[in-house]
Amino acid sequence: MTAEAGLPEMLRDLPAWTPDPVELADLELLLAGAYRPLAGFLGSFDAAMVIAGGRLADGTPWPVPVTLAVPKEMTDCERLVLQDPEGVPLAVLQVTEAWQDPTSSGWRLAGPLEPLRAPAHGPFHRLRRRPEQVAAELTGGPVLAVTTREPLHRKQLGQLRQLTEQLGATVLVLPLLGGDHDESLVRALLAVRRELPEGTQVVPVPLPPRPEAPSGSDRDLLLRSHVAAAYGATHLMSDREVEGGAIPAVVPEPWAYDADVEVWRPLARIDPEHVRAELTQEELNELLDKGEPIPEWFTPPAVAAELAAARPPKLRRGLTVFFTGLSGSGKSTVARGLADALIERGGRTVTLLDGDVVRRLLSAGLTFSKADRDLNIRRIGYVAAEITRHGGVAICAPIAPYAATRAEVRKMVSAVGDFVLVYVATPLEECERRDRKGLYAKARAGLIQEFTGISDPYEEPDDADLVLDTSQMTPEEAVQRVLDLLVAGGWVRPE
Ligand SMILES: Nc1ncnc2c1ncn2[C@@H]1O[C@H](COP(=O)(O)OS(=O)(=O)O)[C@@H](OP(=O)(O)O)[C@H]1O
Ligand SMILES: Nc1ncnc2c1ncn2[C@@H]1O[C@H](COP(=O)(O)OP(=O)(O)O)[C@@H](O)[C@H]1O
Repeated sequence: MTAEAGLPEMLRDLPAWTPDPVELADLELLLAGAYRPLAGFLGSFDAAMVIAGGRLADGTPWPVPVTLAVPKEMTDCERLVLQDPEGVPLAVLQVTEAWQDPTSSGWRLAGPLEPLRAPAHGPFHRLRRRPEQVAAELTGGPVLAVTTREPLHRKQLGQLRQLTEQLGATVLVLPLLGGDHDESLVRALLAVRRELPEGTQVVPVPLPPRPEAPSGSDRDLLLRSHVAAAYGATHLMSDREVEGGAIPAVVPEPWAYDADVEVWRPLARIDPEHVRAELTQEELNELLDKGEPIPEWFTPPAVAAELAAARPPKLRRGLTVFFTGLSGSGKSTVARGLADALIERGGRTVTLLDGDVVRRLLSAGLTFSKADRDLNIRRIGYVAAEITRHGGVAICAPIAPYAATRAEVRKMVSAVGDFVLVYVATPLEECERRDRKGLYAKARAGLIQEFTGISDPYEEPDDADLVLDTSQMTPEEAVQRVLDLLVAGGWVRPE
């Protein structure tokens, strides 16, 4: 890796590109040698062979297509700087092939990589050690790797202790980063270190879930096996065996909670009458949503605390209520009424991001073109997601005419809290009859271009959590409907 000093001048003239989060994670693992024998992004032939048969063109087993998507304009460059989202150059791609993905028709660039800088890491950067460093410290006996996107509860901890004893192994815990609660996951795993054999190491690895290898699929397990091997593991703990891994998978015997003696132990040693069923994910979520304690028999208190922090009770969880609808449909009126009602009830911080107000400040200068409307909604979504992340209530009331952009906001917010979409479905005729600001009259007269509903599209939502036609109710009734939904969903206490 070159020094952290300035970059070679020649790089200034090269085009630069910021890969998406999964590609950036791939880039980091490629540069770190964790994807050995891969040294760069795959070309069309290798990718096709991997997808078809799980092998590179030369026959080496490799589970997932590690490819780099770029816009078509970049396909004629010979060298490309790959940078992080802040624009810091990380590597130069020596392009050996530009190819078009046969399924998506999207363009890909292939080739080896020249490292420039190690990626900057935020929280827990001290733990993010390079594979060869970790492997060098582990030389000696067997090393059992646990790769996980979830905390380890008492059952897995017991199984892990049993396997370690059987193998005489040390333990390498690899939290797989790239989910919504990375830091919480690492904290939960660090918290159980003292329940694991001495010398257990925790090394976070950027391995986000990928669509072509969903969590728990064969390809996902094989990729985990390759990566764990690169970090020095000799065995991989897994819930099933799969052919072709870089290291053998070890499957623990089934464990359960023995309610008689109040311990977790191998199922075979428990009287069937005393087996207590494990908490399902749904049961766990229900307890967390209600703010009820997670029982100690299930998981250590430190893990329970992390689970609760990652999924706070609904009464305290961040929430975005997003109103969408035509101009004059009643969004601002209902949004304002809702904000007032929530503030009157107390216990919540409320921010109202009204369409008109946003356009005077956050989105000042934007027009009503599709590109500017999308940017406006993304800005609102970004602010709403931050409010939600901090446990507040964001109430947004823009027209938001495009379904794809609304879906983006839903996704962004849902990663950090909850999202409710309210479609204010007042018919155009009624909005036009109200014409509070006289804009419809101007739009009909051709004085305003691109006016939603008249000369610009509005895509009706098919994913609304509530639909309100305000021509059929008073503003008070409309607000009450939204409040009822929030009470039914558990976000607001019934009065
Ligand atoms: N061409 C055109 N089309 C639609 N609306 C227009 C237009 N020009 C100005 N206005 C006024 O701007 C308000 C809509 O802004 P938004 O930010 O909510 O629109 S968008 O979500 O970006 O599409 C909207 O306010 P509301 O009536 O509160 O919806 C209008 O008053
Ligand atoms: N049930 C209702 N809910 C909301 N607004 C209503 C209702 N009935 C009549 N209105 C009137 O319709 C107009 C809606 O305007 P506004 O809330 O600014 O809409 P938007 O923000 O969607 O442009 C207001 O004048 C409001 O008084």
